[in-house]
Amino acid sequence: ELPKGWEKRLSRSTGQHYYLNIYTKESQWDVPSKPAQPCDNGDGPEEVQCSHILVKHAGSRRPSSWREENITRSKEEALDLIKSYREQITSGKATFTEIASKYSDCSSAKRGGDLGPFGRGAMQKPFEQAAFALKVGEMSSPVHTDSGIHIIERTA
Ligand SMILES: N=C(N)NCCC[C@H](NC(=O)[C@@H]1CCC/C1=C/[C@H](COP(=O)(O)O)NC=O)C(N)=O
Repeated sequence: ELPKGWEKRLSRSTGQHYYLNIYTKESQWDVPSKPAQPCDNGDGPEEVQCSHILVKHAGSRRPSSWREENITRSKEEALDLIKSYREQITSGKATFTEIASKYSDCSSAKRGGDLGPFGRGAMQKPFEQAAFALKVGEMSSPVHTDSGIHIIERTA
């Protein structure tokens, strides 16, 4: 019994059996072990553009920023802060750009948190995973990286 999406075919030239992915029309000699993916190029966008709000803490890889020479807040305090920023944005009290410009511990604060477009491999993994899972216009929950705690908004 073949995994879903594959068909067994006979090669006339070699008399060997091969396997056809009925979605992508790709063929292979070895017996498929997992179901064929309907659209193999459907693994998400090549690049995304995001803005972020970063709140650093004493455990950050670089506990310093344009806002604060020496950042000493605890991780818990940073999480409370980032949650309050997220709440201000979702309740409409402030915009993402306003909060990022005023409070983000990343130099991108000067650009309203905009990091520009980036592909996979540019950012720390937890940030990348969260960013690539967002739809355009969507805002993430708090994301932890070695830099600190982030809220990410995908803008393109
Ligand atoms: N390609 C673009 N636009 N710039 C290069 C980004 C390099 C990348 N940076 C990050 O992953 C952190 C987390 C997400 C954003 C980010 C920004 C950091 C956070 O501040 P820091 O911990 O460095 O003091 N500031 C700048 O790099 C990395 N691989 O270290």
